[in-house]
Amino acid sequence: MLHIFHFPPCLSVSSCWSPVIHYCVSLLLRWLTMPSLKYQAGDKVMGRWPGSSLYYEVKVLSYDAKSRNYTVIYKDGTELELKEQDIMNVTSFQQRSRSRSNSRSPGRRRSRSRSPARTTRRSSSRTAAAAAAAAAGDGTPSSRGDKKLKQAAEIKISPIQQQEKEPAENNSNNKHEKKEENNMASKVNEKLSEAAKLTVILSGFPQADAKALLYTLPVGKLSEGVLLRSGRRLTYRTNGFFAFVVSAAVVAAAVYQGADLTYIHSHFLQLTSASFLVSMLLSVYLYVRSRSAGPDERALGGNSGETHHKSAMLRLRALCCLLISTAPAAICFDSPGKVIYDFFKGRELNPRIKEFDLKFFCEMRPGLIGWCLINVAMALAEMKQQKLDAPSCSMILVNVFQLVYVVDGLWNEEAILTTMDLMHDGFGYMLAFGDLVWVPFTYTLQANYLVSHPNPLSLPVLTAIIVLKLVGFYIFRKSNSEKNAFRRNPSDPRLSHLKTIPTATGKSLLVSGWWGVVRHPNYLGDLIMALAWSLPCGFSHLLPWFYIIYFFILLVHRVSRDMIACRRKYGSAWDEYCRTVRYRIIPGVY
Ligand SMILES: NC(=O)C1=CN([C@@H]2O[C@H](COP(=O)(O)OP(=O)(O)OC[C@H]3O[C@@H](n4cnc5c(N)ncnc54)[C@H](OP(=O)(O)O)[C@@H]3O)[C@@H](O)[C@H]2O)C=CC1
Ligand SMILES: CC(C)CCC[C@@H](C)[C@H]1CC=C2C3=C(CC[C@@]21C)[C@@]1(C)CC[C@H](O)C(C)(C)[C@@H]1CC3
Repeated sequence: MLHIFHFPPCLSVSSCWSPVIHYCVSLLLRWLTMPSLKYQAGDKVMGRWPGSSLYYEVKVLSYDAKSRNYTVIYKDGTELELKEQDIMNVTSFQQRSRSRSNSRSPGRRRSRSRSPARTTRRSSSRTAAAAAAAAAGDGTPSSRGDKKLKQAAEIKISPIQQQEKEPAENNSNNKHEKKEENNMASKVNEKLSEAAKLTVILSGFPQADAKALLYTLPVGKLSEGVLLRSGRRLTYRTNGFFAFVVSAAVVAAAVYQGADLTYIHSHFLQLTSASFLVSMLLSVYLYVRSRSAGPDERALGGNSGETHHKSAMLRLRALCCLLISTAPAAICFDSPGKVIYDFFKGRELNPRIKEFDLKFFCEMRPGLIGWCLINVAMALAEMKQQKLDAPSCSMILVNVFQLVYVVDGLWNEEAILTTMDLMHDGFGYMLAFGDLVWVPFTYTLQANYLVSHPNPLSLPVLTAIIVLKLVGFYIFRKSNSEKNAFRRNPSDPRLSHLKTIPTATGKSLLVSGWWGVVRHPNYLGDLIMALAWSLPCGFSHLLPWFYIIYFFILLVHRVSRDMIACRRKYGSAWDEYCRTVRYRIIPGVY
């Protein structure tokens, strides 16, 4: 790098000084570009427990510049990786706790005694102990001792309410043990949601109903999302099916009035470009507003390089001030982050305009409903182009299969609240583009293809394709519902026969049932369905097979992303799950 520094003749120096100057400049450059570590190995700090708002005393072990994570260790040896934003030094933590409790009204103070922060220290060793207990298992969930289960349950109970009664004694019966765990987990959940509600009340967030568009009409259930890092839960108006029915009625009325839907087929590229523009504008808006989002509102990904860049920039700013000694230099630099990466990935986890949740809305409504609308338009275009009185069998299959998929998604809209996109991903260009452009305009490629490429099907082939679709749909729906029901209520009596692995976070992992067959049974079902969507188009062109190829790549990538996230979240309990359930998507193969 040093060769870029050429000294002008007026500053030329004798050759004996040159190495010294080069050395000094290289030191200076290194100082400017090295990431500044806020915490050093050996520091005692307060670390936020992943997925919660609880802080525990931990010791910093190391810093990984690549992932920008600190590895920290609890008092009894449990290690976790934390982001800088999830770490606080002990003094500022105490000051913050003090100033919070001082600024509260007496009524609030009383409530606060139930809040997590009060007992973080006391419970830190318990958390670690529970993690260690989970780690020390022999690999068979059913053989786990009651003590371990108790410890796992205590993790969340103790910080919330110190006086919580000990769970009743378990007997060694496996079924009973499972139920006991479920009950405890349910207590944990109850306490967590109590704490979350409390946090919502304390922090003054309005719980008012949503108001705008169909999504915000007070029709349909109000569902609670998962517990956020900020300690609160958001509510969502899950009336997707209602929105679908109303939209379908509007389209039907428009067609009845003479609207020509085949316009969609003949202006496909123009419509795609228009949607692309909308997704771009939306992403710019999302990025701009995300700059002012607080740390708790940001996704854990999508904030790349902030620490690194900020510290380098701060040093540069300091250097400028030092050299030029002018005030403007002190304010002219700001942390750029990796703008493109953050713009792409999305920084804000749940961007909302009042109660209107942009990510939830975009993921479930325009793309999915638009997908069906375009498919219907393609069926009409096929009839027009092929001069048919009714759509072909292949077109009907593709339309019905995908309609079932969309309607199922909207009917079970609540289940999306426990998917990766809603729980962990920021809302940025990738999802905005995916929801508004990718889904409606590429997921309809099979129907689009059939408009000008008829593919007649024999009865046995038709039957086989329908059976395949039903099998895929059954696996997809059952496995998604099983996980969703378990995450919402671990003590659901319908799930009491399932084995689980307790984790240090208080949540358990299903290890039998669908989630004991492969680690992503829902992906397996989804892939089988994707196959059934492409088969009606035959094998003469790659275009109708585009979806399944892309989808397989997407899911393999999601598997690895989820592995990393779950490994970080659940530590050794996740390793144990992976040892017990060896295959990811396809049993015995992958
Ligand atoms: N058609 C399309 O284009 C797409 C469809 N999909 C579909 O969307 C659905 C959701 O997918 P996605 O969000 O990627 O993944 P999942 O719904 O599988 O969610 C993964 C999460 O489930 C939880 N989990 C994992 N293993 C277990 C277990 N053994 N027991 C309990 N919980 C577990 C973990 O979260 P935690 O423990 O924190 O709860 C994990 O992060 C799938 O059916 C998928 O096929 C997805 C992408 C694209
Ligand atoms: C642009 C990129 C190449 C990829 C973008 C990915 C997105 C298109 C998908 C990410 C997760 C999705 C889900 C569905 C649609 C596709 C996207 C947005 C989903 C809403 C489809 C209907 C299902 O029933 C579902 C389970 C609700 C799906 C959830 C995930």
